[in-house]
Amino acid sequence: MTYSVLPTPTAVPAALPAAASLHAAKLYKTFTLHHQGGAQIPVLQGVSLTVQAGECVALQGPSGSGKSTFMRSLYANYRIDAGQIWVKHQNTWVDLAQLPPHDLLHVRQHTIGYVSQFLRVIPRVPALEVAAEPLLDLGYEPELAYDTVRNLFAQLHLPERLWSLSPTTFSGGEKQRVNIARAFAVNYPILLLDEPTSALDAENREVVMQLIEARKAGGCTMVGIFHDDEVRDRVCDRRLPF
Ligand SMILES: Nc1ncnc2c1ncn2[C@@H]1O[C@H](COP(=O)(O)OP(=O)(O)OP(=O)(O)O)[C@@H](O)[C@H]1O
Repeated sequence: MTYSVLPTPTAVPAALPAAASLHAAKLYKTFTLHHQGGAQIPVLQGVSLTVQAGECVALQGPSGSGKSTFMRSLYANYRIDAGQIWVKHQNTWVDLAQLPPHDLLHVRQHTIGYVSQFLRVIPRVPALEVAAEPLLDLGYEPELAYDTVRNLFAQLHLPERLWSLSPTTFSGGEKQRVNIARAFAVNYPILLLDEPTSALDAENREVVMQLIEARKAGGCTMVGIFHDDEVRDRVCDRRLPF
């Protein structure tokens, strides 16, 4: 692709491990509460992280310490005040903090997946469509896209009678499984996981751990927030303290 803003050669991170695919450099983020007297909440103060292909890093720290803010910043959902978010996108390092919206969309479509805790439900759109959308957007043949999603739904024990229904009325765990299928349907080189098993029973938690392990074995780079100690201990290689 052609980038509207090319990273300047001097800005590309030097001396990163060859297998690195994500490098957050000194991220700063302060929230300003404009409707509450302009109160300032400094959350990220120079947080850095380098993650290599096949590695999973857990963000760990007490409630309110900034884990979600960091994750959302990595996905460029939040605009950071300072720092760089380097991502290896189709063999080129790009800084998400600098990318124009159109290029950011391209990176999200091809390179970074995000499993949020909550599914953004669109009324009247069936679960199968919701989960197949990222593959269809990438130009996959519909039958291949739907088959991939059906396989994931079956693996995640999502009852077949729900596949053609809108997830609006689904339970928390059912919605979470649609979300997981949506993210795991695409073979993203980088996956961000925000409490991917929070609403799941033991059987489906096991399935998700296996999906994560398989992706890691395939070289996927992962960063996650896991409140479940068992999941974190099993799938994560190291922790970034908050
Ligand atoms: N959009 C926002 N506007 C203002 N303040 C925010 C916003 N998002 C988060 N904060 C504040 O930033 C701080 C960090 O929040 P964050 O959600 O990143 O923490 P966390 O470590 O993920 O917490 P938890 O484990 O409870 O989910 C909190 O004090 C929170 O009130």
